Amino acid sequence: MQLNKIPATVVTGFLGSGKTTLLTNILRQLTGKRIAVIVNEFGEQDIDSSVLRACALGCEADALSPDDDGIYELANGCICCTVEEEFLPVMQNLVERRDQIDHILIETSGLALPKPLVQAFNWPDIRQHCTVDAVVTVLDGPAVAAGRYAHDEAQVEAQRRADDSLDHDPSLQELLDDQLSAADLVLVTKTDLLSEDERARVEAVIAQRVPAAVKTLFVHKDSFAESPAELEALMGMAAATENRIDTVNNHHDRHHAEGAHHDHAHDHFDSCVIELGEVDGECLATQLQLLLDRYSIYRAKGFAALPGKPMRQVIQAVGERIEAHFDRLWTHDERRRTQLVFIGRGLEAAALQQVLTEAEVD
Ligand SMILES: Nc1nc2c(ncn2[C@@H]2O[C@H](COP(=O)(O)OP(=O)(O)OP(=O)(O)O)[C@@H](O)[C@H]2O)c(=O)[nH]1
Repeated sequence: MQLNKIPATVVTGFLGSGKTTLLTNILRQLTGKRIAVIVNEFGEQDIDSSVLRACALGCEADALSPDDDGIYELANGCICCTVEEEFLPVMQNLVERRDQIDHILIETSGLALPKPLVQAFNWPDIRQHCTVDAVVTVLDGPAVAAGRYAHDEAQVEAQRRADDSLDHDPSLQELLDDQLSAADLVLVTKTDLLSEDERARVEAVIAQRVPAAVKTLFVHKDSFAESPAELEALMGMAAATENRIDTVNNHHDRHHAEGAHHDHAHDHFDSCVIELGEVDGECLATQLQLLLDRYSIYRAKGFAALPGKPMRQVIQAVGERIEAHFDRLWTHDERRRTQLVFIGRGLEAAALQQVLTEAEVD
C-alpha cells in the first residue's frame, strides 16, 4: 500500500449478519480517525444510514465538517449494479476531499457481491488515491451453524422448485460463497448465541470455502468494546484487495460465462416499505411475528413511534428473532411515525400493511 492512499474497508455479508453493528462499533470507538462512511441499502428506505447517523452524532465522531456527518447513502438499488452511476461519483468526491479523510468504510447491501465494487478501485482516478484495505465478510454465526441463510430455507427451496423461471437463480448459498470468496477477513458474529459444537460447524463451513491464510475472527457485538486493539487491526490490514480481485472466482461470473440467463440475486427479492402512525409496541411485535411465520421474510427493519415515548424504537427481525431498542430522541421537526422495510420473496405490501395496521393506535 502506498502511504498516501486512503484505505477503504469494504464490509459485506448477508442480510442481518451484523454489518451495521460492526460499523457502529467502529464509529463509536475509533473516534480519533476521520472516517467517511458509504452505506448501500437494498430497499426503499435507508434505515442503516439513519442508525449510523444517530451513532455518529450521539458519540460525536469526528465529522468531516460541521454540517456534514461524513455518511454517504447509496440508497438507490444495489451497489454492485450501480458502481458506475453511483459509487464512482461518491468516490471521486471523497478523493477531492482526501486531506480531510483518514479512512473510508463501505457497507454493502446484504445482497451485493463485493467483486464489482473492489474492481472499481482499479479505475485510474480511484486507484491513484485509494486502496482497498480489506474486504471483511460478516457471517451470522448461528445462521451458518444451522445451515440456514434465510428466514425459512425450506420454504424458499420449495418456491424455487415450483417456479421454473428461477432455475438459474443463485441460491443464498451461492451469494454467501461469492461474498466469502473475496474475503480478506471473515468475521463470525453473534457468538453469544453459539455453542461449542455450533462454532465447530461454522469453522468447517468456512474452511471449505476460504484459504487457511484468511483469518477468521469470532465476535459478538460487545467484543470490540472489550478489545479496541482488535478493531484497530481490522482497519489496518493493508490487503490491497484490488490487486487480486480479478482472479477471484465466483458463481456470479460463472453464470455469465456459461451464458445462462442470470441476473443478480436481488432481482428476485422483493422489498417494500410499510408506514404507520404511532403503534402499540407489544401488538406490533405480535403482528410482526405473524408475518414472519406466514411469509418468506429475510429481514424486516425500521423504526417505531410508541405513544408517550420520547425516543424512537429501532426494530429488526432476522430469521425468527425480533429485536427492539431505543436509539435516539425524536427531533422536533420530525413526524412521529412508524416505518418498516421488508425484504423477502413473494411479498405484497397491501397484505403486510393490513396485518400491521392492527398495531396502530389512534
Ligand atoms: N445476539 C446478538 N445479536 C447481534 C449481534 N450482532 C448483531 N446482532 C443483531 O442482529 C441483527 C442484525 O444486525 P445488523 O448489524 O443490523 O446486521 P446487518 O448485516 O447490518 O443487516 P442488514 O442491513 O439487514 O443487511 C440486529 O438485531 C442486531 O442487534 C451479536 O453479536 N449478538
